[in-house]
Order: sequence, then C-alpha cells, then structure tokens
Amino acid sequence: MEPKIVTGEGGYALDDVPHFSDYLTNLPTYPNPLQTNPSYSVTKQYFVDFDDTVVQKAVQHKDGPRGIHFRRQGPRQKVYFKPDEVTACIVTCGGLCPGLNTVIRELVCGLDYMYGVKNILGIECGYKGFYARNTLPLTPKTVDSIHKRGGTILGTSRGGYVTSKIVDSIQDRGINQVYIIGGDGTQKGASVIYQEVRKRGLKVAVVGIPKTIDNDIPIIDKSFGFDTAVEEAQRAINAAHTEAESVENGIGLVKLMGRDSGFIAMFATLASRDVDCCLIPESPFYLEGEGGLYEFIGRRLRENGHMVIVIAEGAGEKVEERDPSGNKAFKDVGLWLSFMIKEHFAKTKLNITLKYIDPTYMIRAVPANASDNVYCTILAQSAIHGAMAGYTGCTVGPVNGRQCYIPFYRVIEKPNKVVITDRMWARLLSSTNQPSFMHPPKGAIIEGKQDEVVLSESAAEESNENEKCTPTSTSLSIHDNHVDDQYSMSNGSSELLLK
Ligand SMILES: Nc1ncnc2c1ncn2[C@@H]1O[C@H](COP(=O)(O)OP(=O)(O)OP(=O)(O)O)[C@@H](O)[C@H]1O
Ligand SMILES: O=P(O)(O)OC[C@H]1O[C@](O)(CO)[C@@H](O)[C@@H]1O
Ligand SMILES: [Mg+2]
Repeated sequence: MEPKIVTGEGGYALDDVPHFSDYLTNLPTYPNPLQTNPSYSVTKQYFVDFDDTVVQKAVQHKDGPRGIHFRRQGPRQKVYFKPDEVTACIVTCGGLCPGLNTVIRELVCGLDYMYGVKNILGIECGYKGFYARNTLPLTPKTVDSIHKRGGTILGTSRGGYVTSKIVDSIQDRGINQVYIIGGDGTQKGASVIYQEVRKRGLKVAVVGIPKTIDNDIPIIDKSFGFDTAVEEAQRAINAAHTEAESVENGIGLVKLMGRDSGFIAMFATLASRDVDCCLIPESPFYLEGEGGLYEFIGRRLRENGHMVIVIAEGAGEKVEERDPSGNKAFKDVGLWLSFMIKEHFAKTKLNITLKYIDPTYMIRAVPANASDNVYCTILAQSAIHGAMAGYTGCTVGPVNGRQCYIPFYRVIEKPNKVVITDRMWARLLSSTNQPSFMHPPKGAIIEGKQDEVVLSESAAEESNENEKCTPTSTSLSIHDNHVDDQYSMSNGSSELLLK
C-alpha cells in the first residue's frame, strides 16, 4: 500500500488514508443526513473540518518539526452512499476481547440511527465465515443488550484467511461497507482485502477497528478491552496475595496473557501494588546469582514473609507450537516458574508455599467495563463516519486522546511493545523495587529473547554507542530450555510434559 503523505510548513506531514476518489472517478456524493438528525442538531459544528489533523507525538521540542499527523475522524459534509444503497457487514476475528459485542452493537445502532442504514449483515466465525457460512441479519433490536455479554455474538476464529474467496463473497453479496474488528493479524488481513477491493475497482469501504487485550497495536493510545482485562486481572492478583500472606513464606504466582507484549502484566502490576515482581517478554530475566530472581524472592520473603509474582505468558519465550494464524503458542511459563522456584528453595533452608493462579481466559471473556464501553461506542461511530465519507483502507483509533483514521500499513508495520528503557517500565521498577535484570553476572542463564529487547529510539542509539542498556553481554549464552523438558509438579499430582 502506497503511503499518501501530504506535507506542509514547519515539517508538517499528514499520513493520510485512502479515499474512494483515489481510484474511482465521478462518484456521486450526497449531503450528510446528520444535518437533519436531531442528535447532531445540538452540536455547534456538524462536521469535521477537512484540514483537521491530529499530531502523532504530543511532546514536541520547541525547535523541532511539527511531525507526523493523522486525519481527524468524524462526520463529513458529503457522503458517498445513500442509506438504502448501503449493505454493511461486520466481522470479528482473532482471540476474544471485552467489548467486542459493544462494538457490534454500536456499529449496528450507529449505522441505523445516524445514517438510516438498514441492511447490516453479521459474518459468522471470523474471516472464513465470508465464504463458509451464511450471514446473520443485524438490527438495533437484535443487538440491543449484547454489550452485557462477553465474547462475540458473531463468533470468531484464527486462520482460514483466503483473500480471493473473501472478496468474491463481498462482491457476490453486494456488500459495500466492511467493518473488521480484530487484532494485528486481523488488520493485516483487512489491509490485503482493501488492496484486492481496490484492484478490482470496487466501491467498498474497508475499515478496521483495532481489538486486542494485549495492546500490541502501534500508533493508537490503547486498544479497547485492555482496561477491562487489567481490571479483571486484579481479582487473580488479590487472590494470590491473600493466599501468600496467609501462610509462612507464601508466594502467589499469577500468569497473565501477553505473547510478545507485556502491557497487561505491567499495568495489572502497577494497578495492584501487591505485586513484588513483574516478568514480561520485553525484559529477559535470570534466576540464579546476584540480581537474579531467586535472590530477590529470598530477600522479599525474609523482609515481608510473603510475595506476589506476575508473569506474562511470553516472558521467558517458551514457544511450543504455532496456532492456526501462525502466532506463537507457549508452554505454560507459570508452571515452569513454579517448578523452578520450588526446586530451588527445596535446596535451601527456606520452606516456601507457592500457589499458582492462571486466570488467562477469565480476563478476556468478561463484558467490557464502563470506560471500555464508552470507548467502543466512539470507535464504532468513527468507523461509520469514515466509511460513509468514502474513506477506506484504514483503522480507527485514538492518538493522544483524539480519534483518527490511520492507514492500515501504519498499524501493521510492527507490534507495540513495552519499551523497557522508557519511563513506564521505570515507574514499575520503582513501584515494585524488583531487580531490573539489566546486569546479569557472567555466565547467567537468560530467560527470554535477548535479541528482541525493545529500546526507545534514543536509547537504541545510545546503546549502539556504548552497549550499556541491554542485558546482552557477550559472555552470556541464550538457553531457552535449560531444565529438562520433562518435569513433574512438586505436588506430585501430575507429571507435565512440556515439549
Ligand atoms: N498477514 C496476514 N495476512 C492475512 N491475514 C492474516 C494475517 N495474519 C493473520 N491473518 C488472519 O487474521 C485473523 C486473525 O489473526 P490472529 O489470529 O493473529 O488474531 P489477531 O487479529 O492478531 O487478534 P489477537 O492476536 O488479539 O487475538 C485470522 O483469520 C488470520 O488468518
Ligand atoms: O487461545 P487463543 O484463543 O489462541 O488465545 C491466546 C492469545 O490470545 C491473546 O489473548 C490475544 O492475542 C493473547 O494474549 C494470547 O496469547
Ligand atoms: Mg495478534
């Protein structure tokens, strides 16, 4: 997809989104029906000014360039569809996330109530539903209370993506607005659908709505469902804390989701204050020796008598296989760490009691909380305004708190990860007072992918010069599996084969 960059004075650049007029000529336009809609008659200004844009980096140096901007979302004066001409469809793909049903509801209600669109189809079970399933007609009445339920009423799936079959189905069904709700993989698929639609010269708007509890989609402030997931994780952390403080030398260990991005673990830790140590994929760690996890556990237990550890599923990078979409699927890092800690302290005089809690699916299967519900409404309405105005090939989302249209290629080029040299991780380290694992002793076995340590741009430059920011001292070797792949739980109840 060719970037559409519009430059201006003072180093201003608009990273614009595609529009029907880029590849279709002489399309008729119509006055936006919102002009006569009672909901909008109270607003001072019905429409967003064509030249309104939102800056990507809020913090600017006084002498620096104005930088990259994105097109501001909102209703436009002219629309490219008459209401009865529209056949819209909605699809949800990837893993579950709180708020999916709210977005579906708000798309259906928004299309109908704001623009008078009645013909709205639900695509069942993700991308493959386009060609393998019948559609589900959606009306404000049928979706009225779905936001109170977790999951997605449309169903979802991984894999099953075949561009030509999907676009054939769009064409055959006369669909001209496609709303695609999903994570990074889904947005990649949406981008390819958009390119195929454009190649075929179809007047079909393809708009993505970013979804993921992992918060791994770049550019946007955060993805919907993330706050709810962090809130739900508190229940598991509270339970782990209660268990740990009720016994002598109690350790509560909680595993949270996050394949490559440790945002849930980081924010759940910051929110809780009962967590003593947070382990994420972006920050490789080590167990033995000075500054290692065992030493820290021993110290905390001696000082406080108990401790809580939160670990993200991708920390330590124990990859087992791939899911149908090609994503990494991990061995249970929580079980592995439980085993390692128990084994280590069995050899010492410290008699520990460790309880392991795995709430991973519970935190994403719940309905959205109040703030995520509001956020979902704004996303859905932004998507509708964009599609009606002829924008396509884009994702909607907030940048510095203002909703924008962002070209697909910007949200799929690289995942959003915790930058361990940025302030947020420093805040966490200061809050838990845990080791940073930045200075492993010689010969320490590092858990996790050192070559993927994420540095902020400035820190990366600095580190290239003096190599002081990464735990990648050349004396270290990466050992992904330094314990036997096969080991038994110390409670003896089950033997685990983690291969
Ligand atoms: N590069 C790609 N090109 C086309 N389609 C893709 C691509 N990557 C993933 N998809 C499709 O997108 C859908 C969802 O992808 P995936 O399972 O990775 O979830 P996701 O959207 O990243 O959501 P999450 O990771 O938050 O659960 C799947 O049907 C998958 O086949
Ligand atoms: O079991 P599933 O559905 O493949 O989902 C697991 C993955 O989905 C997510 O919740 C979202 O990508 C990840 O955190 C997790 O690794
Ligand atoms: Mg994903």
